[in-house]
Amino acid sequence: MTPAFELEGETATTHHTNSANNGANDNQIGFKSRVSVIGSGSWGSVAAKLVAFNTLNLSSFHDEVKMWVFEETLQSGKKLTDAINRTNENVKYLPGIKLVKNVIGDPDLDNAVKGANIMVFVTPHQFIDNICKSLVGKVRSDAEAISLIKGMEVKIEGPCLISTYISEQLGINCSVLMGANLASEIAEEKFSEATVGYGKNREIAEQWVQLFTTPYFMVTPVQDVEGVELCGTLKNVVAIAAGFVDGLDMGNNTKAAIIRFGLREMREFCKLLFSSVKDDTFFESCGVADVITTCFGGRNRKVAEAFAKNGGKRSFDELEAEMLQGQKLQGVPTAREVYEVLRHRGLLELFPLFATVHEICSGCLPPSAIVIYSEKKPRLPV
Ligand SMILES: NC(=O)c1ccc[n+]([C@@H]2O[C@H](COP(=O)([O-])OP(=O)(O)OC[C@H]3O[C@@H](n4cnc5c(N)ncnc54)[C@H](O)[C@@H]3O)[C@@H](O)[C@H]2O)c1
Ligand SMILES: O=P(O)(O)OC[C@H](O)CO
Repeated sequence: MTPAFELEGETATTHHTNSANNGANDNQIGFKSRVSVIGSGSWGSVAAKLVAFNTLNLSSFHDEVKMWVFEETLQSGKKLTDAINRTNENVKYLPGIKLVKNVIGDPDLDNAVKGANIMVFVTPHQFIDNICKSLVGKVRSDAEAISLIKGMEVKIEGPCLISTYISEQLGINCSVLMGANLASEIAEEKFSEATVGYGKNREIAEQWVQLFTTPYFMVTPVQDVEGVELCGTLKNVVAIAAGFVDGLDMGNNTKAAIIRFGLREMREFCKLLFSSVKDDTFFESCGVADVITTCFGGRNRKVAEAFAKNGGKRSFDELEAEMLQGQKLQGVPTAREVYEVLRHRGLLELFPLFATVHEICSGCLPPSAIVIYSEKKPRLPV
C-alpha cells in the first residue's frame, strides 16, 4: 500500500509560514501519520468514525484518532469528553452510535493536534476563526488539512473560503470534503457519497479518498476546491428557502422551482467569485445531490419550515436552540454573508433567491416572499 502523507517533496505541503516545526522532521522510514479531528458535533463525530475505521486498517497511520471536543457539561453534571471516552459514544451530538474504539476525545485543543500531520477541520463555520487563531504556531509545518465545514468567512477585504482561511492562518495546505452527507444517515452506515475538492496535487486527493472511503461511503476527487467548497456552503441558503416553502405548504412543484433557482444562483455566485469553477462540479455529490438531500432531510430545512409555520414571529436563534439541542445552523449566517458580498458588489438584483432568503431571515420580508421575489428581476429595494 502507498504510504500516506508522510513524504517530503511532491506530496508534502508547500506552505511553511507561521507554523512551528512540531515534529515535522519525522519523515523517515517507519513514520506513521497521526490524525486529529477538530470538531465533535454530529458530522465531526461521524467523520472521526470514518477515519478511525481506516487508520486501524492502514499500516501507515497510527491507530489513534484524536477528536477535539468543545467541552460542555451535560445535564447529568458529567463532562462531555469523559462521557465520549467512557461510552465510545457522543452522547450529546450523535447519541446511539458507537464510534470506533480508537477515537479519543480531548478537550484541550493544543493537545488534540499535537504531533498530528493530518488535520480534519469539522466545526460550525462561525467558530473557525477562534480555533485557527489559537492554533497558530502549534501545528506541524508539514501537516495536510481538509475542511468539512460548510460556510465561509466574510471579512472587510471580502469573502474568504474556510479552506483558504485555514491555509493562510496555519500555513498548511487545505483540501475540502463536501457532499450529500446527512450525518445521522452515515452514522447508521447507509450508503452515501462525497466529493473531495483538491488544488494542484492529485496524490494528496487520493490520500484523502483512502482515509475517508468505507464500504458505505464513496469518495470522488475533483480538482476544483473553490467549486466543491462553495457548493457545500451555498446549498444551506437554498435549504432555508426550501424550508420556507414546506412551512407554507406550497407543494412539490414550488419546492422544485426553488431548488432550480437556487442551483442557478449557486452556479452564478461561484463563477462570480472564481471563474475557474467547473460546471461538472455541480453534478458531483457536492452539487445537485447535496442540494437535494439538504432540501428534504436537513436541519436548515427543518428549522426554516418551523420559522415559516410561525409566520416569522419566532426567531431562528430561538427555534435553533429549541429544535436542535446544541447543533448549529449554517444557512442563516451564510445567507447574511452572501448578502453582504452581493450588496458590496451592487449585485443583489441578480441573486433574488439568495437576497430574499436573508431578507426573510432578518425579518424584512414575510416567509411568503420566497416565491414572490425569488424569480423577480429587478427586485424591490428594502
Ligand atoms: N450534521 C451534518 O449532517 C453535516 C453534514 C455535512 C457537513 N456538515 C457541516 O459540518 C460542520 C460541523 O457541523 P456538525 O454537524 O458536526 O456540528 P453540530 O451542529 O452537530 O454541533 C455543533 C458543534 O459546535 C460545538 N460548539 C459550540 N460552541 C462552540 C464554540 N464556541 N467553539 C467551538 N465549538 C463550539 C459544539 O460542541 C458541537 O460540537 C458544519 O459546517 C456543517 O455545515 C454537517
Ligand atoms: O442538516 P443540514 O441542513 O446542516 O445539512 C447537513 C448536510 O450538509 C447535508 O449534506
